[in-house]
Amino acid sequence: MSDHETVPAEVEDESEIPADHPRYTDLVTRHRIERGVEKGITHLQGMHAEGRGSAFDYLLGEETTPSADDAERAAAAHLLLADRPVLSINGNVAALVPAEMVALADAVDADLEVNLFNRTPERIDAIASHLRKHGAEDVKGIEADALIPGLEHERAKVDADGIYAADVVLVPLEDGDRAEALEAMGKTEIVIDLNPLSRSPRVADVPIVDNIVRAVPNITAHARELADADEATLEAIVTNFDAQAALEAAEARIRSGF
Ligand SMILES: Nc1ncnc2c1ncn2[C@@H]1O[C@H](COP(=O)(O)OP(=O)(O)OP(=O)(O)O)[C@@H](O)[C@H]1O
Ligand SMILES: CC(C)(COP(=O)(O)O)[C@@H](O)C(=O)O
Ligand code: BAL
Repeated sequence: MSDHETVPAEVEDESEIPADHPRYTDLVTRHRIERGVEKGITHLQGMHAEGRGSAFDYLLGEETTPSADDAERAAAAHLLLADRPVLSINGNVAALVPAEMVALADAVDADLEVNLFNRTPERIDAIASHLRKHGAEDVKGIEADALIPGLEHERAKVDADGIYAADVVLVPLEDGDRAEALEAMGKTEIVIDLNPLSRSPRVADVPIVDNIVRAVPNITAHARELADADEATLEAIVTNFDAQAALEAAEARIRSGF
């Protein structure tokens, strides 16, 4: 297994989750969030956020829809075209997909930056070391020597040579005001959020309405497939992607779930 492949279940102590359970993904997700809280990586509020997401995933049918896969492909194209791509990591993301985020950063030559709403030095350190355990070399977000304009809370704190200078930012599972502030800075924003009504996906250039445990490996798979594509091919994928249509398709899917 290369450094950056997904850590096998037994390493993440998930072997006791029945792999044939009809809601296996949801059980793994809950388990990782609980362990994240135990390790001081995930904030307790992360459990509420996970619960909100889980409800939407149920309605989506707990699978990657065709429109979400199109968004994941567009995200891969944006990240491959970027000069300074950065993947933002909060406590939920660190608990759910640490190895997968490292693999994606590898595949698109992006930086990883820890960025927290409930910021403490202890959680920043715990998340950085958790990412290194899963293969990360350089982890940004510790310096926090720049501020995103227009935000009055801790999530404004970013690295000057990280998110602040990025042209493309992957922002999973986040609050809409930070997503709005990054958009106001003119950055290309990719948001992963199971709730298409959340503010974050509605301001994103690429809204991915999917569970992050599926979305991140899917973006990586698309990036690896597009690794040798020429710029014109990548630009065509980006241009042909319709963010509004992606949101409408997700809302229609959720309505059909009732
Ligand atoms: N495993 C997951 N995969 C994808 N999205 C998730 C997952 N778990 C939670 N979410 C979503 O992440 C978001 C995190 O909540 P957060 O409070 O940061 O913003 P919000 O509730 O979307 O509100 P707003 O973005 O409008 O401020 C929720 O919308 C939730 O549906
Ligand atoms: C809990 C979280 C999803 C993440 O919080 P943090 O890890 O502190 O960035 C937060 O954005 C929220 O919805 O309340
Ligand atoms: N994520 C912190 C509060 C919110 O915007 O939902």
